[in-house]
Amino acid sequence: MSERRQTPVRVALLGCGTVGSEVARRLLGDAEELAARVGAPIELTGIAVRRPDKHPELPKELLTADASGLVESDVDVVIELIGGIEPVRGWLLTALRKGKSVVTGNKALLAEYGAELSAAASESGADLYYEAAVAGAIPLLRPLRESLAGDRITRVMGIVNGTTNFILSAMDSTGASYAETLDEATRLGYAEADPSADVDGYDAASKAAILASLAFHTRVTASDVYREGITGISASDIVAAQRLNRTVKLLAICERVAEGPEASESVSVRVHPVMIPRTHQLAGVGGAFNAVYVEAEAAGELMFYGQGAGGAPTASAVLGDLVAAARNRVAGGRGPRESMHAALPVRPMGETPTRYHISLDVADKPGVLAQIAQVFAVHDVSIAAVRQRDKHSTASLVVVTHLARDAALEATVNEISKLDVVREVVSVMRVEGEDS
Ligand SMILES: NC(=O)c1ccc[n+]([C@@H]2O[C@H](COP(=O)([O-])OP(=O)(O)OC[C@H]3O[C@@H](n4cnc5c(N)ncnc54)[C@H](O)[C@@H]3O)[C@@H](O)[C@H]2O)c1
Ligand SMILES: N[C@@H](CCO)C(=O)O
Ligand code: NA
Repeated sequence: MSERRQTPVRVALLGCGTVGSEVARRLLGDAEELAARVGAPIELTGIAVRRPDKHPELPKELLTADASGLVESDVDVVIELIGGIEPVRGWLLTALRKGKSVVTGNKALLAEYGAELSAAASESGADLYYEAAVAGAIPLLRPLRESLAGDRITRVMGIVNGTTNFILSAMDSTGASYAETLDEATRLGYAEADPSADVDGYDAASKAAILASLAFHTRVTASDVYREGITGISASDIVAAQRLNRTVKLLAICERVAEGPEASESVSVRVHPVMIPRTHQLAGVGGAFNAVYVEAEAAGELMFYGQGAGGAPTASAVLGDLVAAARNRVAGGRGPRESMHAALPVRPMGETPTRYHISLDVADKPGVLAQIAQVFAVHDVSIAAVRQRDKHSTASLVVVTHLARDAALEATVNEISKLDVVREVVSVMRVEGEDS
């Protein structure tokens, strides 16, 4: 029989919505098994909810509307699944300063106040775990923070928002509008309380900030991340991608960039829609699934794939963190600290090298291509491929560029859109991956 200490690890749960209710269910239902894994009983001492009378499924004596009081009570670990910045930030700082470990899935808070929370944890010796905050159930932050701590990560790129991936997958396969599928994503528990966080890219940008911070040992906050959401994606963008045997995904891209005369290193962290070849491994990631590529100098390419949203999958990550924090309590130690020593500068989006796909309807007459090519040349943007298809009196022209400064590409598109011979700019989007 394994040895088990009798003093329980006391746990408070804040929030009992999509994720919190799954965590409560598992804590109450699997208590024996969790205790065996931790080496001590896990005692859920209270659950803070907005309206205790609305939770007949939970033991009445555990419910409270006083989250602050629960944080101040005699607990070892606080699990926070409410979301948002205030008042949660204050509660978690209080908990950490008093030496209580914190487990949270709150990416919005971490992407803005990660440094403050981490410092509070370090000072008191408490743990701060947040695997659920990025890519739900997928173990990703622990691999970045621990398994790859001896390697040099060069790039992290992937699909980190289930709601938008669910919407884009449906737009691609059925031609549905994003409004139609957003309701379904909300019903399934993927969407944030305010779905603008998903469709405008804020959620993915918070996750990108967290990923870049851990990957590059550099504190990156949400405001450092260039962000575009999916509300501007039209049916013509989807069709333009399909014509090139590509599909549209909202990607978070975090990479080291060394360019310029001194080749000094910086990091580029961004979230925006991207056209990728349908043969690309990320193209096959559908629904609320997430997938993240990590490229490291010695390890090479790694891919992490799985359920990135939803109550039960996210609860898996939360409980994994709880077991880690509780084991540390039992052993009298603490988990690994974050290392943010590299402090690399964050490169502005305009200076980041990207590639564009531009689809235009142009007049079908001599000299048009030359005029358009001239605008690219003026902005020092090199063209990788041009495809033309005739339609009655106009021609459909598709241009894919080589890598260029994003600002130069944007200026090129602005100038081209003003040419008399350009009837319509049908679609403009960044591209990743090589066509096979
Ligand atoms: N749903 C997911 O798939 C998912 C995945 C990963 C991370 N997360 C993160 O987990 C957190 C919770 O997400 P969710 O989807 O469960 O949200 P949710 O909106 O379903 O649940 C939040 C709950 O907190 C409650 N609450 C609000 N203020 C409170 C207060 N003062 N005291 C007590 N309870 C209060 C709300 O009533 C609600 O029930 C968020 O930070 C979210 O970003 C969610
Ligand atoms: N709203 C988020 C939840 C998971 O973090 C998503 O759709 O991915
Ligand atoms: Na995760």
